[in-house]
Amino acid sequence: MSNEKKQWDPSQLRKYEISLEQIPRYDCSDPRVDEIMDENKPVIIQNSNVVASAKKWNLEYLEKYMGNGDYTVFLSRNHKFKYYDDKKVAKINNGDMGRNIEFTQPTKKVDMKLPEFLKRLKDWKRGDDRLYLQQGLNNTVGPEIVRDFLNFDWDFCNGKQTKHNWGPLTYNLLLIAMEGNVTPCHYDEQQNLFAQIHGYKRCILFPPSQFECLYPYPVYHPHDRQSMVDFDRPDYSKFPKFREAKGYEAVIGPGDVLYIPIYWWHHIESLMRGGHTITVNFWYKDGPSSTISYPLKDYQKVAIMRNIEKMLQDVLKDPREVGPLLRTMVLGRFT
Ligand SMILES: CC1(C)c2ccccc2-c2ccc(C[C@@H](CC(=O)O)C(=O)C(=O)O)cc21
Ligand SMILES: [Zn+2]
Repeated sequence: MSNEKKQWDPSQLRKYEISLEQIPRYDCSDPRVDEIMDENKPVIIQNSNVVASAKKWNLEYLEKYMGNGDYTVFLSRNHKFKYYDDKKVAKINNGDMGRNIEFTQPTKKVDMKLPEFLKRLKDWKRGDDRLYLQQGLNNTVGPEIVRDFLNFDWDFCNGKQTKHNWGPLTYNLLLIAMEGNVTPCHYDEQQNLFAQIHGYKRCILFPPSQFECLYPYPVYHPHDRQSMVDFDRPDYSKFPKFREAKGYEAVIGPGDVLYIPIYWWHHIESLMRGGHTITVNFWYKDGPSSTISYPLKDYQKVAIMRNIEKMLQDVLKDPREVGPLLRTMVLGRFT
């Protein structure tokens, strides 16, 4: 860092036994940004105005203008906020797949007014549930917030969408996390412009080709798309290839936009002792792949594996039969 005040300290990062390289950072006007995005690789885009209109979003402003609607807040007994798919939980509970999977939800989803969320954030003490507000930006927020949202630099985002042949924007999530919150390693099936507004987040990313090192849950599981490896205490006997995982990391701050390419794994943590963080993400569907070119890309192989798992689950019904059939099919035959 140059002589400007260091905004964060390495002691605020959680310690993992993972080999990590730095994610490159370039100014938004630098042509290398689009070159890297064209390769479906992550890059930090600096000094853009994507969310400049939200620079004034401090907690007081949000409390004043976010209206008195209900917001979606996740509660967790520990620092990890593991995503789960409600629909798949329902399938398990109504016995769609036999009664042989029990699933304990790692977080609780509650509706909360913003003032209550902010009060619990301020009064939080060790032992309390941690909170993570995650709310789609839509018209339930107050008119000032809608105005700030409309004043995002949409030309920049639409420019990226067009240049990189993405599909439609599906979602903007407003995220307000407590310091120290962790979203464990997972991948999404969307392109993501991850715009940091307040506070610092450490992001660890892995390419889709590291599928073998990150051991995703089965597709039918509520934790579909999440890694089964607990980064805090990796079980190397169950997940031996995790030792070989090679990741990319960066700490992003206000004004930084991180491009998280579709199917790339990402673990995201709000720095410890860094105060709350505010992020808005922009999720885009992937574009229509014009022509299939060979050899296939690593993320296309992930999509193929997902389809095979879904098809097997549909025909076998009992998820306990999927593994044995796949082992029977490959072990000793495709050496
Ligand atoms: C953890 C949480 C609140 C959650 C709980 C239950 C269901 C869904 C989700 C969900 C989805 C997205 C994020 C934002 C981000 C991670 C981060 O910034 O923490 C990320 O992964 C992305 O932008 O793709 C965070 C969450
Ligand atoms: Zn994600």
